[in-house]
Amino acid sequence: MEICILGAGSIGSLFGALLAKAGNEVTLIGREEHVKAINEKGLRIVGVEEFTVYPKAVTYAPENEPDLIILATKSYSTAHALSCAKHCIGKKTWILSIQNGLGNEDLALKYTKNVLGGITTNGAMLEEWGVVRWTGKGITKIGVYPKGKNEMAEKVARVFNNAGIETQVSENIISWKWVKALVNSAINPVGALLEVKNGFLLENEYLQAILMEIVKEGCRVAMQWGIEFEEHPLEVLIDTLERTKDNYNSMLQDLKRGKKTEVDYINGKIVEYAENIGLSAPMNNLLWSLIKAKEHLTQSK
Ligand SMILES: NC(=O)C1=CN([C@@H]2O[C@H](COP(=O)(O)OP(=O)(O)OC[C@H]3O[C@@H](n4cnc5c(N)ncnc54)[C@H](OP(=O)(O)O)[C@@H]3O)[C@@H](O)[C@H]2O)C=CC1
Ligand SMILES: CC(C)(CO)C(=O)C(=O)O
Repeated sequence: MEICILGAGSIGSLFGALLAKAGNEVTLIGREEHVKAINEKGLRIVGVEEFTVYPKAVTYAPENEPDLIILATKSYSTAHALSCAKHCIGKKTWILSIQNGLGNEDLALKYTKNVLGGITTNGAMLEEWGVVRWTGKGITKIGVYPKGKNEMAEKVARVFNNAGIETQVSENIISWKWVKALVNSAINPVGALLEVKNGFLLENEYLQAILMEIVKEGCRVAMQWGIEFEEHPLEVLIDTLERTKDNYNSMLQDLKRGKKTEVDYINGKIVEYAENIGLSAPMNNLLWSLIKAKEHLTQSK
């Protein structure tokens, strides 16, 4: 399959490397230093598996129209990345988001009706330019966005599974996007504000209770939007905390590096969805404001 990774950072490079190793024609679209390192020495994966591949790497979307574009930027970069790549979204091209947060697939729908949604529990970290650490093996779920099934979703899942990316097809991918966002809406801002590992949020009775209330608030909004969960978000919350107890969450890591966070696309989107139907989401609103303030603090240092 001809595949472009739009936003080849941590997770995008991992997917790109595994897909290239399995014989797919992969083009990574990323930043200059990473692209330069890949073109000089190849893309090295370390951690769960260790190997080097030599995919095409560029800083701008090429002219040809691939079968699949995997969106792997942070959510705040999606709109700009898509507008830069619009010339390569052809009639046969499908766009798949593997990002966290809500709204990325809706941005892709502005360019084509061929959109797949996705979530992944794989973990990846850019260790140095050209080198990505696969920090934890996880599961990927994909499906026609917002709902439904078709041959392309099945085909992409086959290609992913053949590449060692364990993938399941869901006919209700929008509900999984919400589940991941609800779990992130609790763990990420609370962990980032307190600067603690995920495990601490599980062990501390006060914090675990707060996290559950945050998830419940988001659930009420999702249900008003007709989202039907296949697994209860509270069960996914506890399971995620247990599985990732040694992690510092990505929002905390972004703040530590003085970077922008994805809070607008997690807590911010939940507030937006609530307000659009005359509800309020005060806990999400408070967390959103606190993280925006913390972003301001860390970026002005
Ligand atoms: N890393 C992980 O383990 C997981 C991440 N996710 C989700 O996946 C998404 C990506 O995360 P992650 O890989 O960690 O993020 P990264 O910041 O590591 O990777 C994104 C990369 O895309 C680059 N980029 C942004 N815009 C463009 C553009 N127009 N053209 C080319 N490159 C561009 C960024 O550069 P720059 O920084 O300069 O903008 C960055 O290098 C997020 O939504 C995250 O929440 C989901 C599951 C696991
Ligand atoms: C699952 C979790 C909370 C793991 O830390 C995550 O997705 C993140 O850090 O963004």
